Amino acid sequence: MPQLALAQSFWDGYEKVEKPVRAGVKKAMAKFQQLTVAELHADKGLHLESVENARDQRMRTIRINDFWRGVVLAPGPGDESDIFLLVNVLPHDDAYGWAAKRLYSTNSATRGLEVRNAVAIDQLTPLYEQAARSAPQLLFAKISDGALRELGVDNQVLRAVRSIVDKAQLEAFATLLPEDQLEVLQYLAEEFSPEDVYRDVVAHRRPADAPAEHVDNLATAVANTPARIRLIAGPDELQEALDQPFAAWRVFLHPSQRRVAYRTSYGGPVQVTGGPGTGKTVAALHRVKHLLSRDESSRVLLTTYTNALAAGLRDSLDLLLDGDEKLLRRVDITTVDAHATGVVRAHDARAPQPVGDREQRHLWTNVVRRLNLPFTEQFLAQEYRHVILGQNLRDRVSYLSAPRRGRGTALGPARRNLLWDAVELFEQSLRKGGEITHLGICARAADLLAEHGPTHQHVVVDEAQDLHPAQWRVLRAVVAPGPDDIFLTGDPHQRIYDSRVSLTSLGVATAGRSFRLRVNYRSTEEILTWASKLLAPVTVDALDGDGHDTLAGYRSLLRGGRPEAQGYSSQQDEVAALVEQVRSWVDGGLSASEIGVCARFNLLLDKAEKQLKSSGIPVLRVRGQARASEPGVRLSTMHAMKGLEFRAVAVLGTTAGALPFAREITPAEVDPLQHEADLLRERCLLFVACTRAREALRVSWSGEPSPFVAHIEQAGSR
Ligand SMILES: Nc1ncnc2c1ncn2[C@@H]1O[C@H](COP(=O)(O)OP(=O)(O)OP(=O)(O)O)[C@@H](O)[C@H]1O
Repeated sequence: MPQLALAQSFWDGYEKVEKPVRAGVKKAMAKFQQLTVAELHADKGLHLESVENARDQRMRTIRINDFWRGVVLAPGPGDESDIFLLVNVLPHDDAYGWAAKRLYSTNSATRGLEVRNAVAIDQLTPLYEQAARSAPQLLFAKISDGALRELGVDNQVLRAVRSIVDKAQLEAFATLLPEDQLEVLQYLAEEFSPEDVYRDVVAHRRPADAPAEHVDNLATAVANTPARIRLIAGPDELQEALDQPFAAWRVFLHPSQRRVAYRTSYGGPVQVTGGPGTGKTVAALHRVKHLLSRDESSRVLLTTYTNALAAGLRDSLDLLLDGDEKLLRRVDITTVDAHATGVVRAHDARAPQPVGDREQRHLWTNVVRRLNLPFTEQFLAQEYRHVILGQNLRDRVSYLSAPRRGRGTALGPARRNLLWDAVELFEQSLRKGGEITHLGICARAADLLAEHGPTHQHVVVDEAQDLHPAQWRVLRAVVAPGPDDIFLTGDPHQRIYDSRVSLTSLGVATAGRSFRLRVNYRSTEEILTWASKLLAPVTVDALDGDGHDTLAGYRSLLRGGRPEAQGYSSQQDEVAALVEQVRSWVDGGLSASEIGVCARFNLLLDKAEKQLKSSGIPVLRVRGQARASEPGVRLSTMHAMKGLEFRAVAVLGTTAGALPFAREITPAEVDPLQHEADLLRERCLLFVACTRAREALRVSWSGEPSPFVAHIEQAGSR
């Protein structure tokens, strides 16, 4: 029997077809596993036939039913491979048109199989060449033909490359060019050197044992392309692949994701960063799978920032591990705070109750009043969080000599003494009430873990950018330092809580084990470009606290409409326009649950909810992950949007008064550094909200727009 493989492009079509067509696909596919090659060719029902005028002589189509055909790539003449690759499912005429234009080839550098629209490239190139003659500069002028060939660029693509004047034109070519070659060009366009591109892109795809001269063999090329092609081992696997709701991320990892997730072992903590939607969570989940497979007795702690996100991770891991209870039992999935509380309670069932932010603020206000202090409650709370809990300072003497990194006002010994008096009174008040802060619980848990020893073999941390040093100390104490102890993923551009860390000083040194993901799988390039402009005016500290982070090379493979930014004269008009927008998204084929609406405050969400409901649109208020099966447009605060995604997102109320929200901003005269940090946090919050959108993004305000959006070109007023 021949081998069968399914290309990622096949799923794009398969996902969209109705059930009876799917049944037809399954039936046809099963034949590839039951019949010999000769029998396949002879089978009347399958009707395996070549495609007239095809650019690729290996193209075949098969009959699914009277209306639908599958497109299949077969080995060419002289190719001994015994494999068929299903690449698409399309209506009859489209299938022939699609197949005739496509050319599959083996990349000379990566040795992977890639596909191009050869006809469209041939048609476009002469037009672009003409325009290029009068262009002041060409995008790839500095890169020699030799360097491009080394990176796998072939003749047809090279000619096209020499006609490209700018990034916009490269993007216009994007859907036509062969995948690996396109990726190489995108990195070069971002000014990565050919050597870097070889190291970061080509070397990771090229098989270690690739012969110097490549022989065109379909089976080998397919085996070299795990990021885009799935080999099907037998009937059971075929059944499973076609029956499960298809989650591409389970199967097709980008080489950069696969590299970080499935490296056999790391010498110590590993850090994976990347912009929103680059598959960090996916990489973390695959790492958990890998770690579980390595040692049958190991336990993994998988943490994230909120309970809702933890619930989402649980569902995803269940899917990735095929519901294997034995494996799932070896993973604890929780937030750091919940885990710390569990550790403390396990030792002392009567441990104090955690208090929320509001109550803490209230306590600090009392402290200021009772001691008649020259500080605001905000200043004290920040000093306590960043300096005292941040460095785990337990007594006055340590505090008096502690560095105050990140704080923008000097405190002499007399003032520090006063401040410590305040801390003592604050902690005393908590104790009296049988209470403790969340970070206090973390500190206690870290002590207990240090005393009693590690509980897990591996810790995997998602959304690592928002963890406080006290939380890191818990994680550090959960595992013994050593190989594969900590694997963390995060994006410092999405830091929306006020945490500053130096990971190295907390015993989580990732130097030499830091990786970056750059391909966004969630949002269109248009959404990314718009959202990235929000952060353009600022620099962002690196995840480990050492230097800065950047979104260089961050890009999407998806294309779509431009985001809309729109101002209104009143909130009422803004909400009315939202209702219209939601209606038009629904009319355009989106289900209500695929739409997310968010705002900085619940008050505006209340208004939106009322208006949507009275227009007959179902609504669901979410505090995190809502089950896909629950109907209704999701309404959420910006903070609760973290980690979620929707096909369409409306961000409401981006006004000057809400973003930045004055109450959350420390006045510059109180602490200039904290002032800047607060502003950045608010900016990141808007960035997080906007990058939840997959296909459509709409940002609106009434009255004066937020300064964060005002400078972006589309901002206009009605
Ligand atoms: N290799 C892949 N193939 C297909 N889809 C993928 C792949 N990797 C990630 N995705 C999809 O891209 C989206 C974003 O992935 P994920 O949530 O892991 O990104 P993230 O980097 O953690 O995002 P954020 O930081 O914004 O929360 C998800 O819908 C995920 O299923």
